[in-house]
Amino acid sequence: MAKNLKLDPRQSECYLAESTGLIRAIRYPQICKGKQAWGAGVHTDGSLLSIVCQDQVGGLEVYNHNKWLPVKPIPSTFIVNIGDMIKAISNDEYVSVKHRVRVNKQEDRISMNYFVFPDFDCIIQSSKYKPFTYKEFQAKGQKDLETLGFVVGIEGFKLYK
Ligand SMILES: O=C(O)CCC(=O)C(=O)O
Ligand SMILES: [Fe+2]
Repeated sequence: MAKNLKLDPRQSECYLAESTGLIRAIRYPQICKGKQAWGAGVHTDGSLLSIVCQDQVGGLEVYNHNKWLPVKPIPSTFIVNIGDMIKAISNDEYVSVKHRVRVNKQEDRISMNYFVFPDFDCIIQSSKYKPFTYKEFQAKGQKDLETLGFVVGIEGFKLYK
């Protein structure tokens, strides 16, 4: 990906930090029949990339060509989702994937998620977005949540709308 985007080694090192990575294990408890709930509502990840390892239960759905597609669990297989940071770095060439998680009615679901971020102080340069650091992006998301009740995300940094 870095090669495709013609990033120089210094840029890729700062964009693809190892020190800021985060692993999150999530358990989605089953819900009773007749009840409707989402394990995770529609969102894109603020990461560079997110690597998902899901169990056999399933429930993850991605939005593609105006349709929600279930991501079928395949044993020993990871799912790599493109995050908002790659979208910005690639000047929208790569698009962060909208996804959500449906809750299962028969059993709990467990997923392990590894989020890759840029260095928090690394300046993201893009022709489509104003320069920002991941630290600023994260702070803006937090502020959006407190003031608006939802996260605007990368579109809030867009240069021309
Ligand atoms: O549990 C999953 O499959 C995905 C979780 C997710 O989208 C997230 O934590 O951002
Ligand atoms: Fe996600």
